[in-house]
Amino acid sequence: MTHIRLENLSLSFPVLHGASRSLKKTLLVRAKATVTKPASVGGRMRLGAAASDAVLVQALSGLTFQIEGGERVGLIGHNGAGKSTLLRVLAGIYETTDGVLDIEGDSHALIDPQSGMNPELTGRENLHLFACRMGVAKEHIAGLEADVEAFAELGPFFDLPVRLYSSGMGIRLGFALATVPRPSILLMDEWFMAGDQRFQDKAKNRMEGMVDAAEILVVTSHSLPVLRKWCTRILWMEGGQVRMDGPTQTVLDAYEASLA
Ligand SMILES: Nc1ncnc2c1ncn2[C@@H]1O[C@H](COP(=O)(O)OP(=O)(O)OP(=O)(O)O)[C@@H](O)[C@H]1O
Repeated sequence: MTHIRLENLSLSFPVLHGASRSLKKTLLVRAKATVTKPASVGGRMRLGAAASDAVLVQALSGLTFQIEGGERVGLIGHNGAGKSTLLRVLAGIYETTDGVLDIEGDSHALIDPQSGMNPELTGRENLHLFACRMGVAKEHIAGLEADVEAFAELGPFFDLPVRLYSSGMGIRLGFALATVPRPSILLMDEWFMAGDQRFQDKAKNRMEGMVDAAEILVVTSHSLPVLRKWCTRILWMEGGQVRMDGPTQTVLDAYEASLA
């Protein structure tokens, strides 16, 4: 049975900037309480064990929840609340050392529209690269090529190197390719809302086909209308933890009230 299960899952990033020593000093001269106090954004910082004195960004903290097949889950929260980090953990991009992550089903992440693309290759060549990576059978490649070329509507740019594309063109091609697979678990960042209005309308139709085919959807977005339309359940995140978890309407109403 397709599912996602997290138990007491945490993830922190050590601050490894070149100026970390001076940042550390700056933080250490302040009271410890100041470091751990919630900031005006959703992220949280803390000091590590006394022996190391490292400064850590606590991106996720003690997450425990389960998502079953059939659920459409939206992640919402302030900037830095941990939504994208959680999505990346679920996608296997970040490994966690604390807690349990149990995923049953094949997952596909729509996180970076340009991921896996070689900017030196043309759109068409990137498509062939993608087909090769996804193991698309030879007899299906021509159909895939026609589909992506028609959807992306890049005209002659389809045969130019991707590095010459505008950001919108890159999104069109990235979106067209990324929406080819039909995974049972679909993990999606809000970038799919980018692009001009006409493209967004087209993208919605294509995305709907992909979402309908998925057994589980996890999407992060700041757009309440998008979450209301697509999700059955919302996880409201704050400081790397779940502040509220429940039916879309209940959680989004509470979230909106908190913003008022
Ligand atoms: N690669 C990284 N290295 C260090 N810290 C990171 C990294 N990625 C995220 N963080 C930190 O982890 C916390 C959670 O960030 P994340 O990007 O998950 O938030 P978010 O809820 O997706 O925010 P937004 O709505 O702004 O996209 C933040 O405090 C951020 O500074």
